Parts: sequence; C-alpha cells; structure tokens
Amino acid sequence: MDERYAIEADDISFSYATESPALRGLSLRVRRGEFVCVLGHSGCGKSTLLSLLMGLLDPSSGSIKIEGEPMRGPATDRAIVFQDYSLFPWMTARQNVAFGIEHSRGLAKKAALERADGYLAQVGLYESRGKYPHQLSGGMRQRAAIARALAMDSAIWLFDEPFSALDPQMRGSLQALVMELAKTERHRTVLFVTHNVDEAVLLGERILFMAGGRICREAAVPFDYPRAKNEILRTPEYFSLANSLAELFYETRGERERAG
Ligand SMILES: Nc1ncnc2c1ncn2[C@@H]1O[C@H](COP(=O)(O)OP(=O)(O)OP(=O)(O)O)[C@@H](O)[C@H]1O
Repeated sequence: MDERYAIEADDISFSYATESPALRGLSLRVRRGEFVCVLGHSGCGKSTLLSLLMGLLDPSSGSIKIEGEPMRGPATDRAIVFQDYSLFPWMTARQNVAFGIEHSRGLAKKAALERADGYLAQVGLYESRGKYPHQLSGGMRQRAAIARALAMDSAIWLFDEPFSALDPQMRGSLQALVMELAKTERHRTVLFVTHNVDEAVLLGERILFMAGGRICREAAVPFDYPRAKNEILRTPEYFSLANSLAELFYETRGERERAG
C-alpha cells in the first residue's frame, strides 16, 4: 500500500450501455492533501470519472484505490459537491447539514443540529440556517452543500463544476472559501472539475486536462497558497499557463467524436 496517494486510478475504462466508451484507459494519482483541478471539454468524461471515484459506478476494466485500499463503493471518506446543489428541498439548511452528521456519525438529532450550526457558521450561513433551499440564492445553496461536505468530515472532496451557475462575484467568494477550507483548516485532498481555465489556475496545485476519456496533459501551477486572484492574474506565469490551457481546449475540440 502506497501511503502517499489518496486516489489512485489505474487504466480505468467505462462505457454507458449504448455509448462509445466515456473513459478509455484513464490513469491518475492524487497525493494526500493535494488540490487537483480537472479541465476538459463537455462530454470528455469528467463527471463519469467522479462517479467512479465516488463508487457510484464500477469501471468496466482497471482498478481504483482510495487511501491505498481497493474501492468498495460509496463511503463517508469521500464527499461530493455538484453544480445543482443537491440539497433536500423539504429540509432547512440546518436540517440538510445535520442529516449527513446524523447518518454518517450516528449522532442524535439534537446534537447533529447543534453541530450543523458550527459548519454553517464556517461557510457564512449561520443567520440563514432556518431557510429552505428555495429561499436561498444559488451561492447560499452552494455554501450549504459545502457545509454538508464539511460536516461529513471526509478526507477527500470531489467537486463537479460546483460554481458554474453562479455570478462572478459569488463564484469568487466561494472559490476563496473552498481554498481556505481545503488548505488552511486541514489538509484535505481535493479533485475539482471545472470548465473554466481561470478557476483551475486559481485553485489547483496541479491541473489535469482530459480529452477523449483520458488525461492527455498535466500542468503544475506555480503559485503558493494562500493565493489572491488579483495578485496572480498579473503575473507572466499565470498568463503563460492560462494561454497554454486555452490552446489545449482549441486543439482537443472534437476529440471525442474522432476517438469514437
Ligand atoms: N447516464 C448516461 N447514459 C449514457 N451516456 C452518458 C450518461 N452520462 C454521460 N454519458 C455520456 O458519456 C460521455 C461522458 O459524459 P460526462 O458527463 O462524464 O462528461 P463531462 O466531461 O462531465 O461533460 P460536462 O462537462 O458537460 O458535464 C458523454 O458522451 C455523455 O453523453
């Protein structure tokens, strides 16, 4: 068992029933405590990869290890945050967060609700804890989803384009929140899927670029944490990395159709 890696995927392939393969021999390694962003065109297999890493789908070939152990389906060592918030609409923000605590840690309802308040405060949502999802803005709902992931105390966080539907200001404040929670509070392992080059460069320590169901390129991000967007945006390193990633988007357009 290799202690260095939180996630190891070796040569994994996956096909949906009627489709050409969504993943084709993909391999990746994410070190413990590393923040890795995954970029790629729509349809290149990013969400499928996350579903396999959550244990919601099984690879048709290849193997996955989580914290050095063979994948055994969904477990609380991994939490996922989706673009569409995925909160229970009939529960308040507080109840949504408490639900995960109650069921993953076996706490009584009252204790779970009290614990939930702490996590909601951490994401700036304490005042709105009694509101239902439809009473919250998109950004607030995403904060609640992040509080739920915090409450699960999972060592690995998977994000599937969580901020794509948000306006730039909200997106900026949630990016800062995720970086702070992932990097300063405790070293979590994060795999963050996004379409957005700027977001990948701002957040990631390493960027994996996917095309045609596998990883075709990777790049190290040359900035230390904590990072401030307005500082890194002006550097030549930022400009050069963002440009080379934008070029990759251009080069790999239509890749999946060619591969299929
Ligand atoms: N449930 C499904 N049934 C059949 N085909 C699917 C299913 N989910 C995804 N696919 C197909 O598998 C391929 C990979 O899809 P996936 O959602 O993983 O890509 P993605 O990179 O996450 O795309 P996006 O960025 O648009 O979310 C696509 O061709 C998609 O149409």
